[in-house]
Amino acid sequence: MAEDRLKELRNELDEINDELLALLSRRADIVQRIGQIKHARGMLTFDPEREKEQLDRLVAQNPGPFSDGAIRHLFKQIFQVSLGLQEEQRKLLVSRMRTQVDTVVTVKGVEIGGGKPVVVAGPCSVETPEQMEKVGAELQSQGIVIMRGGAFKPRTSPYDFQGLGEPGLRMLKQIGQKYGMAVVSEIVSPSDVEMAIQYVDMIQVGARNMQNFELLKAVGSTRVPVLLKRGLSATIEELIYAAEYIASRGNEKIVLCERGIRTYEKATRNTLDISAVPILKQETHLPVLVDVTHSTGRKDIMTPVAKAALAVGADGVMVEVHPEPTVALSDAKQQMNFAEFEAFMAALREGRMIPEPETVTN
Ligand SMILES: O=C(O)C(=O)C[C@]1(C(=O)O)C=C[C@@H](O)C=C1
Repeated sequence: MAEDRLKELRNELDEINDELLALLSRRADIVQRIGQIKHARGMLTFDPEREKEQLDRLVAQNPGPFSDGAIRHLFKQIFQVSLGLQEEQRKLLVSRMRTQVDTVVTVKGVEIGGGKPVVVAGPCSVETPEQMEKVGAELQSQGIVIMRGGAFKPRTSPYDFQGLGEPGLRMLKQIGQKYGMAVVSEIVSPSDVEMAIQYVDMIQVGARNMQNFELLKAVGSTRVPVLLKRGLSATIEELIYAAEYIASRGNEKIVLCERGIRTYEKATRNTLDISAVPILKQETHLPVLVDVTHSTGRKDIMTPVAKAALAVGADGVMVEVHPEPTVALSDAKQQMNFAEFEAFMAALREGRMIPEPETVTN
């Protein structure tokens, strides 16, 4: 007898569950419709006042036996998953859902993402006019059209070389102009952005600053191309949201850069997340570069790693080159010397991974 009663009650619960499920689905449908209106009006989805209003109303008519606290808890869970639904509906500006057309970012006449892979090369840091002169001539001889060079260096130790700052950017620009190359350099502070764009053709937001949201907003407010590096411990989703910060300020000239992430592996400086390249290409319409220097930290595997990056669809690779790496003020171990760089370029050209040299039009 008791067994039958238990069965009956359970059947009753099943029916109620079915009804609750149907009601929750109906509710979710309405939540999505509200979401669409909010997105169209540029409103925030989270509305704490509206949530409070609903909770107060529910608690006021709570017949028990659930406590008011339990009712609040249950409904807060419903609000939270409802918000999740609304967020899923949001089509990010950088999302592939927005367009099937690949974004091509033009940096002083050089296209990134247009189907011709680029090699962005240059020293870790801008050090002296002599060093930059040598680098400029070497890069030009190798057909490089975008040169990198750091003037603001976010270093692990405050006692390490911090970069030359504005004079370094000036030097970079002069050499870029002399050798017909576009130049890219990292900026670390929002207050330096205005100054920097007088010198650089592309601003780099470095790995350590990928979630420096004020910096992202500042570069997003310019119309200068941005090279956005993935943070050391950032997920792909976080990188995409960082790009969205820039795009949401009106600057969609964004190039993403996979530069390796922190894992337990010690054989390389970072672990190159090669799968991030096709995922980013699939999830966003932005071009993607791979920094083979920082991801590996090893010159002996840079060529195969660069080939792998290009093979999985990267729009180019970044490498560090220095006339005399052993005396470089930063990253002495991982920068290539000229002979190594020439061998690297020859290997990529032989494998038809990059096009034959072209010079930039000033
Ligand atoms: O009423 C709204 O504005 C909604 O978006 C719906 C809803 C809800 O699920 O009740 C969802 C998220 C908001 O934080 C507030 C309420």
